Amino acid sequence: MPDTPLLSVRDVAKSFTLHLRGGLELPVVANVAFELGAGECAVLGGPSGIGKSSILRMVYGNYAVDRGAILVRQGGEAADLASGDPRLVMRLRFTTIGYVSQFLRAVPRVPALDVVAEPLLQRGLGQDEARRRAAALLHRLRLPEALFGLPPATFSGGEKQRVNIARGFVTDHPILLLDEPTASLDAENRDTVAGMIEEKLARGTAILGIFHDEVVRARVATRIIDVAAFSARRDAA
Ligand SMILES: Nc1ncnc2c1ncn2[C@@H]1O[C@H](COP(=O)(O)OP(=O)(O)OP(=O)(O)O)[C@@H](O)[C@H]1O
Repeated sequence: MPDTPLLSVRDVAKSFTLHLRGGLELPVVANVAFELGAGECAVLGGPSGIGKSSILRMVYGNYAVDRGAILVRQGGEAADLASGDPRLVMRLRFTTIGYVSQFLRAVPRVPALDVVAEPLLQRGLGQDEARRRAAALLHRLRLPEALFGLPPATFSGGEKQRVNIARGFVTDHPILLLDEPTASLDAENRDTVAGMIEEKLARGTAILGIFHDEVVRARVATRIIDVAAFSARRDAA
């Protein structure tokens, strides 16, 4: 276990309330506990529907937790993202936790280059330098230059995903969450993304991810977290 974890998930539980089914409670995970340190890539493993995406979404603050703590190291202090304070969640997303979702939520009419450059502009970088870095990443991911000036709405699934990856990788968040980033990519681009992940790890980024692609997983994972061990349904059965 790392000495000074960047992320510490403690005794987290989550169930969903199905309002359309008379408020039925659907337990998903309980007693979720793990730590993540600099330069580690922990991969959430286990069968479909076991709760991998739910854990990733709780760590990003998209899903509320029923119980437990999600401690995120910020400077010398640990902030509890599970406290439910939306301002804290927004601050941690700005400074500390990046996230690459499975699908790009493209803002209409914003060209691909600016979708990628935007997080750098928000952090005070000048427009020329932000666009230069965005273009370098898009070139590396083999997005045709003719697409840089177009909004990604009409792009193919793999093109959208490459814009999404570039946007998530262009900043230097200490913690990076990856939800199947290579799912819609061809072998060459999967290889490129695996290389980008390895570079982040070498620079000390802590990565928590879901990778169904076994080649990529075997290459980047430093540890597998078996989510079946946290299944609340097994306990309920
Ligand atoms: N917003 C939600 N409302 C109700 N149930 C949900 C919600 N999100 C997830 N679930 C349920 O929680 C369980 C875990 O789902 P989750 O997506 O976390 O699994 P997963 O391990 O990531 O699966 P997969 O590998 O198929 O993506 C599933 O039974 C799912 O139906």
